[in-house]
Order: sequence, then C-alpha cells, then structure tokens
Amino acid sequence: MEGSSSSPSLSAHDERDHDPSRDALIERRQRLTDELADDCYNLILYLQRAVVHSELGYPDLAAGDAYRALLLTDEVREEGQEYHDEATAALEKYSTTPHPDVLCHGSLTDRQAPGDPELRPEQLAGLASTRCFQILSLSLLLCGCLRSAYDFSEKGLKAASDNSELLQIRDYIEQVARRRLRSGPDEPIDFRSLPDRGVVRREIYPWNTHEPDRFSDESLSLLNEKLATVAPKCEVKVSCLPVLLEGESDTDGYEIIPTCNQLGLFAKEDIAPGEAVLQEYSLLTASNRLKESTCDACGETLPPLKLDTQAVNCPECYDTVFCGQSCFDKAQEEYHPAVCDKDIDSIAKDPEARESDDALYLLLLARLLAMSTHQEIHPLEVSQIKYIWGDFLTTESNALDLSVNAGPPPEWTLPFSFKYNIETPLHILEKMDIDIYATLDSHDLWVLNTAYSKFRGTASARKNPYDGRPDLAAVHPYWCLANHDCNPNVEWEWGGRMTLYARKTRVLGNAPGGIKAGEEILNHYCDVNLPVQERREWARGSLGGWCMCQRCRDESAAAARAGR
Ligand SMILES: C[S@@+](CC[C@H](N)C(=O)[O-])C[C@H]1O[C@@H](n2cnc3c(N)ncnc32)[C@H](O)[C@@H]1O
Repeated sequence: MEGSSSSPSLSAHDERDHDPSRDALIERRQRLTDELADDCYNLILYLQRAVVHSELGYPDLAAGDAYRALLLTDEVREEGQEYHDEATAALEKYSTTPHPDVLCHGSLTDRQAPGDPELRPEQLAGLASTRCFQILSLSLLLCGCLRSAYDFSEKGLKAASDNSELLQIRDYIEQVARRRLRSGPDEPIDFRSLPDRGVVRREIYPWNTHEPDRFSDESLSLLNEKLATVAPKCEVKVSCLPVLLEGESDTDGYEIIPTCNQLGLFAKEDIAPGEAVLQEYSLLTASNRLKESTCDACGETLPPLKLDTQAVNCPECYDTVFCGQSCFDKAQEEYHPAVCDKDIDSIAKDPEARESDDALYLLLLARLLAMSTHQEIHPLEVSQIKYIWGDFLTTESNALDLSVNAGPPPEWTLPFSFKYNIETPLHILEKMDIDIYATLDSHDLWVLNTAYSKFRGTASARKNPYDGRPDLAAVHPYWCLANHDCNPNVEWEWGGRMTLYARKTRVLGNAPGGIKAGEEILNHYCDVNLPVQERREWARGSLGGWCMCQRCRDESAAAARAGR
C-alpha cells in the first residue's frame, strides 16, 4: 500500500499529455508489440522494443524485453532447446545486410568481419547477446538494482571483453556503487553486497486497456452486487479522502486540507456493536513456508493430523493439502489444475528474512497466474484484482524530464528487482508449461508490474508467531475497499475468512461502538493504540503517505502547540 492518492480522472487513456515524440514512441511500441504477437520468437523485435521502452523512460520494461531476447539467443545457439527451430527461423530474415539497426550499436559492429555481409543466425545471436547485456546492465542500474546490473555487465564482458559500451556501463555501476557504499576511490568494492532492490514507475500504463473506470455506475453496481453476499449491510461508494503528504507538515492544525475521491465502504443500515460487518473468502492467498500447515486455498491453519481429519490432499500431487473438500473443489475450479504436479512448490519458499515480503508478493502473483491460466482469461481481468486500486501515480508525474531546466527526478514508488519482477515469474510460467513468448500479451512485464502494484496496496499478511516473519498473505478484494482511520469503527480478524466486526467501543474517549446507516466503515492499517508519530510511521507503507485522519491531525497539532 505505497504510493499516493488516486484521482477519478486518472484513466488508461489520459488525454492530457500530447508530447508528439512521446506519442510516436508509444505508437512504435504498439507496432512492435503487434508484430511480436505474430512473430513471438523474434529476438530482434524484443531488442527493438527494449530500446523504445528505454526512450520512453521505462528502464524496467526495457530490462524485461532484453531478458526475453537474451533467453532467445540461447535458444538459437543451443540445438536441443525447446524453441531452437522457431528462434533460428525468426533470425534468418536478418542474415543479409543491412543488419538491424538495433545491432549496429557502438562498438558492436566492430565484431563483424568487414566485407562479410552474411551472418548466420548463431552469429547474429552472438552479437544480439552482447546488446542484451548492454541493455540489461544499464537498465537495471537505472532501476537501482546494482548487483544484477553488475552481474549482467560481467557476463557481457566475459563474451566481449573489449566492448566499449559494456566497459563504460561497468564504470557507471562502480561509481554509483561507491556512492551508495560510501567507499573511497581506491577501496575494493564487494559487488556481492550491492543493493539489488530498486523502485520503478507505478502507473496505469498508457497502453493498459484492462483498468475499469472504478467510479462508473456500471463498476459500482457490479461491485455492489458481489458485496451484497459478503457484507449485506454495506455498499461501495465514492469516498472523499485527504490527500496524503510524504511526511510531516505544518498542515495538521488547518481546518481545510486538500482531498481526493476514492472508493470506500459505507453502512446501508445500522450495524450493532460487535456485529459482523463483512465476511470474505479468498483464494488469492500465498504461503512462503515449504512445510506449511495451512490450507493451499484459503490459508486457514490445517486441522491436526489424525484419522478423522477433514483435510483433503490433492490426489494428483499429494503434497498439496486443503482444509476441507469445499476448498479443494474451489481450488480445482479456479486455479489448482494449472499448477498441479508442476514442481513449483519449492519456488520462493523459506526465503531469507529480508526477502519474506517479496517472496509473498511473488507467490500471490504465481496464484494470480494460475487463476488466469486455468480460467483462460487475462491476469488483469481476474475478478479478484480487476477493481483494486494500485496506488498509481499519473504517467506524467512518473515521467523523467530530460530538458535543461528539469526539476528533481520523480519519486518512483513500485519496489522492483530483477529476481522478483523478471526472472522468477518467467521461471514459474515455464514450470507451468506456459510458452512465455507466445503468451506475451498476458505475461508482459507491465502486466506483472500492474498486478504487483495492486497487491502492494492491499494484501494483508500474517506474521509467524515463532519467528515474527511474514509467512502468509492474502488479497480480499472487498475487505480492502475499507479505508483507514486511527479512530476506527471496525476491527478485523483473518483465519480462513477475513471478518470485519463493528467495534464495541471506539478508541477515542471509549465512546460506544456500532455504526449508523450512511457512516463510512473505517478500518485500521496500523496498531491504533500507539502514539501518533508511531502510528503515522507504521501506516505510511500501507496508506502511501502520512496519515491525515482527524485523530492524527488533532493529536499532532496538540503536541506541536505543547512544544513537543
Ligand atoms: C486498501 S485501499 C482502500 C480502498 C481505496 N480507497 C479504493 O479506492 O480502492 C488503500 C488506499 O486507500 C487510500 N486510503 C485509505 N485510507 C485513507 C485515509 N485515511 N486517508 C487517505 N487515503 C486513504 C490510500 O490511497 C490507500 O493506499
């Protein structure tokens, strides 16, 4: 839940930006994407699209394309590979001069023998792999993934040790590494210890046609139809929320602060203190423990192993366990056949403590991909995530201004790493027997980034009671429509189902609980018993900014007046 507030006018086809060179690049990107739909093993098209993504200011997407191209260079060069014939055939049309522009880059052309106009596909693949390493190392450096950037520059230099562009990129990486590690010019750098987690743009990409207008009557009635089954006394409506700031400000004492429209949950009828407000079941769950004792479908703790247990093992892949027949049936209906017996159980399990969160988000992504594959729909059309707000910023506010008078670069907000956004998702898809080239439309990096943006804004996680590490996560698309307040009128409990109860008493002044018809359902994203500063720090990640609820503003203004 990081980023900033949404605005109803933000849509996939924002008309505000009319930079002709940008429009031309977006058109070119679309043409290349269309060509890839018909010629999906053509690594030259991926490289060309990587260059366009770089020019548009999406280094992460450039790296994604260059990595697919790199995998295809291996397919061409190794005969036994699954897509060897297709990838080789796709390169044959480039064997005579002029060679594609994307390969005539800097010192790359030095490697071509002068007067040798013919290049065999394996020779082209060799040249192309150096180009892939150039794009991967530079793009990952721009995303802040220093270790991966360094690894790719080294791999490239192993094959082309005198390539001047790669040598220059390695120099840049070293300069940035020295700054980040605060090491002197002569001190040796331990490249293994470089940071490898960066941030990238979090937005509704200009070509994303899957995002609904969440404020339209059609969307609201669809959401309300389903909400009636999980929270019969509630409705989804537009809610007016404070615009969140990056950090402390002197606006806490102001009577009026800027607001924006988002969605929220509201009571349609009075709800009694202690009454259940919402009960939601979700299959969009993930556990990062290998020997988990939770239901694969709903995340509920499994009943103890004994003869009369309700637990059900999948008869095909015996290790997958469900808490009962109903969860097994739902899993079979919505996702399990796509991953059954596919040897993906150990991916991202038992991660290092610092990667627990990333592993959980990756496993949520894997569940989404299993759902979309089994249901034969696009991942962004899966109902559990389609209407979720991903805390997107506008494309313009994410854009890099390269002009002379440019201000500071924008703050990108989507966490990104080569491992979790590019490499492992593709590995999971391959394990699921999915052709990662032929299904580009569904599994393009921007699709995965969009899903990650939605998860990061809404997933709830449970910490393991023994070691305090987050080991279970879930997305409950209706529960997550409830906004936060540090004087909440509900509390939540998650165990198989996510339940919201009306509080019996309110935090402020021990006022009586219960919710009146028309009032907004106010959830809490942090421990509301903490002092204001700590609450704001805690909720910041999930809210996407400094909490500006009335309680926080009152308490903070009072502390400022008292000189604390
Ligand atoms: C889990 S979603 C809540 C539903 C969301 N409002 C929607 O339209 O789907 C969390 C996001 O809602 C917004 N939000 C929730 N509570 C808020 C509050 N008290 N003040 C400002 N924004 C809030 C933030 O943008 C946050 O990232």
